[in-house]
Amino acid sequence: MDPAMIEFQSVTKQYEGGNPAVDSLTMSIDKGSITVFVGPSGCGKTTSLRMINRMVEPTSGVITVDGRDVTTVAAAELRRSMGYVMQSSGLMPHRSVLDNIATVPRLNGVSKAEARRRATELLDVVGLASSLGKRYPSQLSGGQQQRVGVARALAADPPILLMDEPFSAVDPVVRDELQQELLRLQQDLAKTIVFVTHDIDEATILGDKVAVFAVGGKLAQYSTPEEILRAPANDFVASFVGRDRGFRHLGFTTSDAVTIHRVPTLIVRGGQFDGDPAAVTDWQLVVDEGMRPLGWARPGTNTDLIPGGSLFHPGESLRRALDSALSSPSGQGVAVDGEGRVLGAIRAQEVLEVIEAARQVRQAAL
Ligand SMILES: Nc1ncnc2c1ncn2[C@@H]1O[C@H](COP(=O)(O)OP(=O)(O)OP(=O)(O)O)[C@@H](O)[C@H]1O
Repeated sequence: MDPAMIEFQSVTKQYEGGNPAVDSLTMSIDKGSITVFVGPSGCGKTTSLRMINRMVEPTSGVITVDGRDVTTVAAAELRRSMGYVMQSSGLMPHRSVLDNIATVPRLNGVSKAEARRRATELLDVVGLASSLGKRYPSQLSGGQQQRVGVARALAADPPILLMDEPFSAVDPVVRDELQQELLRLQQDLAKTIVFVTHDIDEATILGDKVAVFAVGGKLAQYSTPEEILRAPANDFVASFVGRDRGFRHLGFTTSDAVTIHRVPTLIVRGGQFDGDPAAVTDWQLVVDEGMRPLGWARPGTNTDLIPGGSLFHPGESLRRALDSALSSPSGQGVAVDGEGRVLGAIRAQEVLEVIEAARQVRQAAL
């Protein structure tokens, strides 16, 4: 286990005239991990996050970062040493995207040219075209703005990233993309990330560990997402985790036992089908010349391309496998390799059989 990066020791925060927003919080956050604070509105998640970089000062208790009591570090210095991403990207409207990303390196004394060069690299890291660097924030979509927010937080290469509901203002599709992107980035960067959300689904997708807060600023459970879904510590956690928890648990079950079958394909070359789609008697996967999926052709019909469902990458969870199969018009999920080339198809019925087998193994173990 990695050593603790951030520790809360009996930390309480009481705003003037109110009940405790955070009540005797004791927890330690592992280095290089994603820890998610989740809970209903007003339960102290943001307050807890902001006490890490001293945007909020605790009423009592101690917070250490890398073994140092945060109160011994000047607040401005501490804030600059941690990336911070919030819900509204918080970008400065009158500065270009590149200059927004370069803000903290510039404050740290990095030359303008060097800071911009690094900012351009970071656009690529967060999946944005470098041509967007010259734009102003209002000329970007919500999802793009959040990506810029992440790039800006990464600009000074801080070991810690604090993220306060960074993806909650974007639509579900973009949100899913941003979550996957964050997980991909984290594989390379291995930052210590503290992430606030009120969405248990997001928490279980992203968190190595999840801290469930209850109203009154009390920590109700702190564990792996799998454990929280499988064994909620009390009624509050069980009701917060909700009725879909059996389904969410599939997100932690391996899909290795799901067979990938050969799938009939129709190749499109130069805008033309290679073969006669009307002559086929089974669903055909339409692919480009590089064997990347384009959609499905229904048996016995002409060339209408029916959009496919979500793609499945071997090694992903049963939840992803099931989604891929169920979201596909043919009932077959398309499995692709790292370059997006078709490996074959997985069948909904077989994924369900694997789910049932895994359920029986779990039941037998109880
Ligand atoms: N600056 C403040 N002054 C007074 N009370 C505050 C202040 N900030 C937060 N609170 C109160 O502290 C409690 C915890 O707020 P906090 O924002 O930390 O919760 P949260 O779990 O992040 O909520 P949300 O999901 O709605 O953002 C709430 O009751 C809130 O009203």
